[in-house]
Amino acid sequence: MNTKGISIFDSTLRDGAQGKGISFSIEDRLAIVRLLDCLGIDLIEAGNPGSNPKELAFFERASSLQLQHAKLVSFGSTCRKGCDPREDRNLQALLESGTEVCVVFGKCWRFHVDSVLETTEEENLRMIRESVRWIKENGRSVIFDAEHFFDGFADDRAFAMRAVNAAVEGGADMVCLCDTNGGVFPQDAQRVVQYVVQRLPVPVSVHFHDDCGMAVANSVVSVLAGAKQVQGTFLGFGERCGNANLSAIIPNLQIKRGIECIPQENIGQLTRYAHELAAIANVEVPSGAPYVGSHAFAHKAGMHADGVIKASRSFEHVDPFLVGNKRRFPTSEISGRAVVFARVKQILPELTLHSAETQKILDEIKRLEMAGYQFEGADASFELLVRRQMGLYKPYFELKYYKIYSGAGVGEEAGASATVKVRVGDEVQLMAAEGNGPVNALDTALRKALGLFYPVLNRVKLTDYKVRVLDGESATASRVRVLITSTDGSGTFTTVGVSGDVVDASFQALQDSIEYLLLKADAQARKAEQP
Ligand SMILES: CC(=O)SCCNC(=O)CCNC(=O)[C@H](O)C(C)(C)COP(=O)(O)OP(=O)(O)OC[C@H]1O[C@@H](n2cnc3c(N)ncnc32)[C@H](O)[C@@H]1OP(=O)(O)O
Ligand SMILES: CC(=O)C(=O)O
Repeated sequence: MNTKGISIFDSTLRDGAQGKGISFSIEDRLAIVRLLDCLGIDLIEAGNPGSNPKELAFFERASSLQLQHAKLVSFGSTCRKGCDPREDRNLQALLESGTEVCVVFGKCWRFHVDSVLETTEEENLRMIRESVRWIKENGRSVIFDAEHFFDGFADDRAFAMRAVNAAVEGGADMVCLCDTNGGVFPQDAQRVVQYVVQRLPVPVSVHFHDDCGMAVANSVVSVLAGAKQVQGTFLGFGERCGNANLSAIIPNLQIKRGIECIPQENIGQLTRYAHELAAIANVEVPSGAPYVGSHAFAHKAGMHADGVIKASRSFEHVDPFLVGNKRRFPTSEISGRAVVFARVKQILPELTLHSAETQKILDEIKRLEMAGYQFEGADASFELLVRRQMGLYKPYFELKYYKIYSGAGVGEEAGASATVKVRVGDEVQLMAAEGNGPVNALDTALRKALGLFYPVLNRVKLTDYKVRVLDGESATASRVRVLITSTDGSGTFTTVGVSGDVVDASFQALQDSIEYLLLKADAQARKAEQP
């Protein structure tokens, strides 16, 4: 526990790795330990050494890490029924892991003792007491994870309390009350934690699963009820619906309640750490994640955006800057002038909120969104739209035509080919290319043709291609929206196209991506020429 009285215990590498689709290599695990240590997490449950040799090998590697703040923790069950702890392989592995702190978990619900362990209460109490004592005798600190404590308490309070008291008798330094099935509600969590805190002579920790979407709330009320430690996973990864999400719990406690969880200077880095951890796990931070998601401070509704622009507190519970996030104003058909203006003035600083041009741009956005376009994420198409509406845009090329040939083939000959004819100034260029599909062939032919005039295009790569059917009920007559994300190595940008023909929608998005890149390259060149 840290000196502030509340410690944060991260189980991303243990309970988080029990989440479906989550898998960490040894290098990933080491990177996560370093990251959580830098963030100022107190305890990192890094694995279950009794599970398999890979887990034990990880602890050996991790022992050479020079951690600034955190302690590593190993996790395992009590001894098996009828077994002497000194002979138990899981407990042996806990000791071999070499961690100063060990978590030992044991059963606290009579139903589990009867139906899963298939043993007596006396034997369960012995397993808990003797296992904890054995680990303590080997000089380690022990947190006893009271598995199914809340369900056990609701079912038979005295039984559940005898189980945690057995851990205390064995010498446990802390008892962690677990909502293993994730079904507890906040009022019950608060009441039960308060009851246990008043009766146990050791500090109480809590561990909630998110099966009812209550894990963050349960953790917060437990701390208010006297818990001295919260267990969770930094991005909420975990078995089934996940574990209590520390990236929400930490700012809730620290910013809203003044209870320090991590060093104050790191709270402003929370968003960056969340995204770095997600990148290691090869997932995206959910856009709607509280505090750290990219939509956490995105104001799409016109009236909200207007309010936030006038006074950010009007629609924000905290300043995004406090957690290192930022305010966003996605543009869409439900935008009003204020939000369009906030973006337009970055492109055309001379416009005003009430100018006729601002309204004209807004009307055009609404018309196009009605037709299926989506400018919310398509930043580059948005900028081109503004410039086109203002008559400030001269296209870099003119398409004469494109033709696609696709058909059956074998091996490398399968796929598609495309020809494009474009005009740049007075010159006309015809170009052909093959691709693994019609859009790929068209993209390649277009870039090859235009690359002769604009070599900067050789730096561009498509990084994402999304197709969405807009009116599914029309089956093959549906319109589609294509969103393309491209990069020129220095940044990414997204463009949009809509049509009844997927190749045509893709062409529109490709055309915008090329036009936008050329516009950007021209602006950079002009800037470089300035004295
Ligand atoms: C709530 C939690 O998240 S607890 C953590 C759960 N995590 C995991 O299970 C992941 C890692 N687990 C593993 O690698 C394996 O399950 C191992 C190596 C630990 C054990 O493997 P095995 O010995 O093959 O047993 P298995 O996985 O089938 O587990 C069932 C056994 O564990 C026993 N067991 C379950 N919980 C406990 C407990 N709290 N204390 C003691 N024994 C327990 C069961 O009674 C059963 O024993 P039995 O076969 O004598 O009836
Ligand atoms: C120990 C643990 O992970 C649980 O009970 O959920």
